[in-house]
Amino acid sequence: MTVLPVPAPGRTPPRALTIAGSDSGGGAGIQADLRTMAMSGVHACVAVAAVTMQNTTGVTGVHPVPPEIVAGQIRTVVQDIGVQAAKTGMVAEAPIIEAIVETCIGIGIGGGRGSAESHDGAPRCAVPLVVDPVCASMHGDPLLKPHSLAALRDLLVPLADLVTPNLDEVRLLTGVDVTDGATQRDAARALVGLGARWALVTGGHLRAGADGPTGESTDLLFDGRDWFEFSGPRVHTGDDHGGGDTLAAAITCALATGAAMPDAVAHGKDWVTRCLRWAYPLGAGHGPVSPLWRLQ
Ligand SMILES: Nc1ncnc2c1ncn2[C@@H]1O[C@H](COP(=O)(O)OP(=O)(O)O)[C@@H](O)[C@H]1O
Ligand SMILES: Cc1ncc(COP(=O)(O)O)c(N)n1
Repeated sequence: MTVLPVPAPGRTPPRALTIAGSDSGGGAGIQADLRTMAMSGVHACVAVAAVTMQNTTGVTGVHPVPPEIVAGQIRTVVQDIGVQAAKTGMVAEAPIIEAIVETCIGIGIGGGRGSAESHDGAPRCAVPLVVDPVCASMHGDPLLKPHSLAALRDLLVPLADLVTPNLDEVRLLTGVDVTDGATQRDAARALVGLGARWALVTGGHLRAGADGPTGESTDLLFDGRDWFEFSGPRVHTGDDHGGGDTLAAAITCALATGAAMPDAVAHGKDWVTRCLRWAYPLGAGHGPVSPLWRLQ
């Protein structure tokens, strides 16, 4: 499933919703999600949770959107357009997280470990929710207010059908410092323990040498029972802005087409590896990963 099927002319494509922050530099956040969703043949709906003043060197300002406006965006598009999958990225602060969670529960998005079965044992048909628990930019600038981590961990992660933290986010959410394959497993167990249905612990930032001799970057997927590993060649680039968003967005697209979680993650891993190879320099800082390879 390297690429998803392109919808026939005039046919309505699968729809996905991104609930995230705007990156004025166009590298990460909603802009990265929209690029990947469009290049995947998926119609993207948007709930803007925050506006950032950001370029390739860092974030100089954050303006959270009022929680009722975030909730209103979600409700408005779901009621009319309907979505087959959703993701969250930067959600800025606890009141926004609370509004997102309340709204998603009300309209059947997500479900976490509670989504496998309904109370009578029948499979549930909630819209799958991918939670990318964004806490800071790659430059170290905060994107989540410090006292809001508990809301992210205790309210949003338990609603996630998949949570996709990088290693810094894993440390903040679980206290596990991932340095090798064993601690990557500890982290995945801890994330599932928080209530996420599936946890993907990305290995992109594992220290050199911890990847083994092949120089691969390996992500680990766990659902509390089965383990799946996804490896891709390590790409040597400093232009990796938006990598986490792009991975989560590509997985969301695959879920919107009805893929099972392990297949959706395999697709996302392959997609982001290609986007890393096509990353380009921009500005004075870190350029973005790029799905423009899809235009070849
Ligand atoms: N240099 C790299 N080469 C290959 N894959 C990478 C590299 N850096 C990150 N990745 C992969 O990209 C995806 C996103 O990485 P992650 O560290 O979660 O990004 P972010 O820090 O933007 O959240 C993961 O699948 C990870 O394994
Ligand atoms: C609005 C927004 N959302 C997410 C990120 C994380 O992306 P990165 O880790 O590449 O900085 C970001 N910088 N800005």
